[in-house]
Amino acid sequence: MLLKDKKVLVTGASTGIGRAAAISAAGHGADVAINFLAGDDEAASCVAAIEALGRKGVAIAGDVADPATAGDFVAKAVEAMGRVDIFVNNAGICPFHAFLDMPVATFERTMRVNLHGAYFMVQAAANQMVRQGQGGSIIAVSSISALVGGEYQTHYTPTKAGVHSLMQSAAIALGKHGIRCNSVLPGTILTDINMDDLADPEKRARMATRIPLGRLGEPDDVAGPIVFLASDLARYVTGAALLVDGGAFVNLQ
Ligand SMILES: NC(=O)C1=CN([C@@H]2O[C@H](COP(=O)(O)OP(=O)(O)OC[C@H]3O[C@@H](n4cnc5c(N)ncnc54)[C@H](O)[C@@H]3O)[C@@H](O)[C@H]2O)C=CC1
Ligand SMILES: C[C@H](O)[C@@H]1OC(=O)[C@H](O)[C@@H]1O
Repeated sequence: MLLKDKKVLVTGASTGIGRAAAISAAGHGADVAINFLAGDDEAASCVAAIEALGRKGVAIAGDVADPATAGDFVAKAVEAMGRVDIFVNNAGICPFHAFLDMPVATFERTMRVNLHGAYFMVQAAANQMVRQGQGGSIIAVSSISALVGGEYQTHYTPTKAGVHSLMQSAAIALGKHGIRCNSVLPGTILTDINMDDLADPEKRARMATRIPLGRLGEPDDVAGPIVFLASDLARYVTGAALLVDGGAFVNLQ
């Protein structure tokens, strides 16, 4: 039980990595509030999975691209659970598109969800933790894409580099309050976000051959490192970035 009685918030947690992190946190003894954009059934089933583990779960709808959602999510989570100990910024989109004709709307939406959303969510959670005066842990789901490029991800990779950088600066700004800030950098994890991109079995197999551990990732592969960074096992870790990629990044040749 690494997170016994902790109060955990996760954005974009009705599916994929966020969902796995929320349920894994509950498995480690935490109560969990999830933010979700759409899909009431998926959010309800995530809450049901949390409650099946004997913990409190609450789902709060909201678009992270709207800065007002951040204060609303934190306030409603505090209303339901009393406080915030751990905040996981996970919500994100990756609408694959070529660079030369990138629609302005696609670029702007990706920035607003992935980077602006992270900024205001982390700020709202940090303000709550500072008010509580007992420190806390913030984890952002960045990406291996913070470090390397993607032909159809020219709008996306800068947001992931931005989130990684946000955790570094926030670690400095919040260290005096006992709040740790770290990021996880997943490689390719099979979720809804890349279902279409990886629909081609040849592309999937090609991606897998580049990974020393021999397979693409699953959401639970990322949940463990998130729980670790959230827990007191990582009490002296802040400003760090943890690659969770099966070794893909270091595999040059
Ligand atoms: N799947 C992968 O290979 C990788 C994913 N990531 C990151 O992991 C995070 C989670 O993505 P996945 O679990 O893979 O995909 P996913 O599509 O299952 O999860 C993304 C979640 O964010 C939610 N979301 C999207 N826009 C939102 C908004 N405006 N407000 C609130 N929620 C919103 C979606 O509804 C969804 O539940 C993303 O930030 C993504 O960039 C990072 C590296 C690799
Ligand atoms: C969505 C992509 O498959 C995924 O997103 C990332 O951040 C990874 O680098 C992969 O490109």
